[in-house]
Amino acid sequence: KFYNETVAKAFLQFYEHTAHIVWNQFMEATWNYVTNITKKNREEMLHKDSERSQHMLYFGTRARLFKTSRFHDAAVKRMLSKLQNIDKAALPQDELREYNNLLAYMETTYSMAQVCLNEGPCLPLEPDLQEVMATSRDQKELLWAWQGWRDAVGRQLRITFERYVQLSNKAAKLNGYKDMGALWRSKYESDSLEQDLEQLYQELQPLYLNLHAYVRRALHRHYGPELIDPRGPIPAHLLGNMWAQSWVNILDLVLPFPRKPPEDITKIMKSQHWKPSKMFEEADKFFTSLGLLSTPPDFWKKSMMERPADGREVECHASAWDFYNGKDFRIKKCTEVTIEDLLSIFHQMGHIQYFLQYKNLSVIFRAGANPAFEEAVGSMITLSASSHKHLLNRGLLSHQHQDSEEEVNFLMGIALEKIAFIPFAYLMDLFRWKVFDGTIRKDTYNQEWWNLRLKYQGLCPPVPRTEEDFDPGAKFHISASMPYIRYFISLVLQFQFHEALCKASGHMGPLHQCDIYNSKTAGKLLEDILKLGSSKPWPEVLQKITGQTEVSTKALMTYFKPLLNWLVTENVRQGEILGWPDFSWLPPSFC
Ligand SMILES: CC(=O)N[C@@H](CC(=O)O)C(=O)NC[C@H](CC1(C(=O)N[C@@H](Cc2ccc(O)cc2)C(=O)O)CCCC1)C(=O)O
Ligand SMILES: [Zn+2]
Repeated sequence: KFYNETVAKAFLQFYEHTAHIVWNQFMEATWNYVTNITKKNREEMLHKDSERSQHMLYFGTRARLFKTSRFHDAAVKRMLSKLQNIDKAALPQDELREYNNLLAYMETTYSMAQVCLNEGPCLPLEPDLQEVMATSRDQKELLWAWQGWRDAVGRQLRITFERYVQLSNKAAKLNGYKDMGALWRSKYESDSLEQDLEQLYQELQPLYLNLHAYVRRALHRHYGPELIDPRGPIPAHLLGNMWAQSWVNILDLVLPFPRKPPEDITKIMKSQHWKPSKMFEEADKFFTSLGLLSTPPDFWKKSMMERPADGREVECHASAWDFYNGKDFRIKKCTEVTIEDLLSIFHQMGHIQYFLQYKNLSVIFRAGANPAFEEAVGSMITLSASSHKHLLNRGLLSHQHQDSEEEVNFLMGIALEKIAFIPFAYLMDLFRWKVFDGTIRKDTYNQEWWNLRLKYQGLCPPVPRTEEDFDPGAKFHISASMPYIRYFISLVLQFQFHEALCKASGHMGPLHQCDIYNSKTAGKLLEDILKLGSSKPWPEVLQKITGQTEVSTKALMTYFKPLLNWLVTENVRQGEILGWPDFSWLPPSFC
C-alpha cells in the first residue's frame, strides 16, 4: 500500500499525461464508426476501445493501492476514488472482446434497422418512421410503424441482451458492485437514491394522472370507443411518438382552446429558409448572449449536422462529443428543419457548453456534477428558448400577446413534452435495475416491461406481445447501454435551475414566461457551476446555483400550476377517472 500523498500526485500526473491521448484516440475511432458504419471502422473502434480499457485497468488497479484516508488534498482523494471504477475494463480480455462485440451489434442493429413497405421502399427511424408516428392519424398506419420497428430491432436484440446482462453484472462485480444497476447508481453518490427518486415520482404523479386522463378523453373523441377505454390504459401507438415518451405531436388533438391554435413554428422556420447550420448558430447565440463560451472552429468543421447524402450508414441518434483535447467538440445529428429539432439542438449545445467550461480540469473531472446535471443544462436553456417571449423576440412567432386561454394552450404544449415524459424516464432504469439485480428474469423480460409501462405510464400494447418480442430494445438507450435515470432527475433539476437563473436575471412574473436570453448575471451563475465539472459532490454544486442542497419538484409545480388548475377543473367537469382501473387486475396482454 502507498501512503504517500506526493507519490499519489505524481501518479495522477502520469495518468493525466497519458489519459487524454488514449481518450482522444478512442473518441476519434468511435466517431469515425458511428458516422460511417463499416467493418473496418468497427475493427478500428474496437481496437481503440481495448487500448483505452488496458489504460483504465493499469491505472485503476494501481489507484486502489493508495491508502487515502490520511490524505489532505480532497481533490487527490476524489480523483483516486473515481479512477478505481474501471467499468467493463475489469473483464478478462476474451470476455471484454465478446462484450464490446455485442455492444456494437446492439447499437448498430438499432442504427441500421428499417421497416419495409410490402412492395415499396424501406423506411429508417429518422426521419421517416418518426414522421409517421408524429403525423399519421390512421391507427392502422401507426400500428404498422410501431410493430414493424419492434420486429426489426427489439426482436433481433433479445438473445444478445441476455448475454449483455450477464457480462455487465460480471464487470460490475469485478468493480466491487453487486450488479451493474448498483454501479450505474453509484454515479449519484447517494445511498438513498432509489427512495429519493420514488418520492419525486409520487410528488409528480398527480400532474401526470390528470394529463393522462385528459389526453385519453381527447383520443377517445378522435379514435372512438372501440380503440380507447375511458377508464383504461391508452394504446401505446397513438401518442405521436415511437415510445410514447413525448406527446407533443398530438397537441392538435388535445388543444384545450382549439379556436386559438398556436402558430406552426416549423412552418415559419421553413418559410424563413432555415438550414441546419442556422439552427446550430441560433443555439450558439443563446449561450454567448449569457456571456458563456462560443463553439470553437473545430465544431463547425467536424460536426455532422445532417444525415450524409453519400449513402453512408450512420447512427442518426443525436449526440454531443468531447474529444478530450480542449479544442475538438462536435455534435452528430441528422437534423431536420423542425421546431422539435431546434429545441433538441439547444439540449445538445448544453452538453457542448459543459465540455467547454470544464475543459481545463483533469480528464477525471471532465463530466457533469452528476449525469443529471449534464442533461439539465441544455434542457434548462430550452425552457427559455421555447418561451413565447423568446420565440417572439427571435422572429419565430408573429402575434404579440398571450391571453389566459393561449397561455393554457402553451403550457399544454410544454406539458406534452415534459409531464408525459415523467413515468417513461422513471421506468426505463427501474426496468434495467430489476433486470440487473435478477428481480426480472429473462423469460419474462417483455411481460415485465409492459407491466411497468402499464403501472407507470398507463399504456398498453396495441397488439399481443410475447416473449419472442423484446420491446425495451426498440429504444436507443437500451440498445446503446446508456443509462436513463439521468433524464428523470434532469426533468426536476432543469426547472430548479430555470427558476434560479430566472431569479438571477431579474425576471418578474410567471415562471413559464421567463426567458434568460442576454442575462450576463444568469450566465455567470451557470458558468461558475459548469466550470466545476465533477470535481465537487453535486449537492455542493446544486447549492451554489439554487441555494438548496436537495432536488425539489417545487419549481416544476410552480411552472405548471396554471395548467394543473385548468386540468383538474376540466377532468372534474368531464367526470374523468384518474388512472386506469379497467386494467389494474388483468395482465396487460393488449388493449
Ligand atoms: C457521446 C455521447 O453519448 N454524449 C451524450 C451526452 C453526454 O453524456 O455527454 C449524448 O449526446 N447523448 C445523446 C442524447 C441525445 C438525446 C436523447 O437521447 N434524449 C433522450 C431523453 C430526452 C428526451 C427529451 C428531451 O427534451 C431531452 C432528453 C431521448 O430522446 O430519449 C436526443 C434528443 C435530445 C437528447 C443526449 O443528448 O442526452
Ligand atoms: Zn443530453
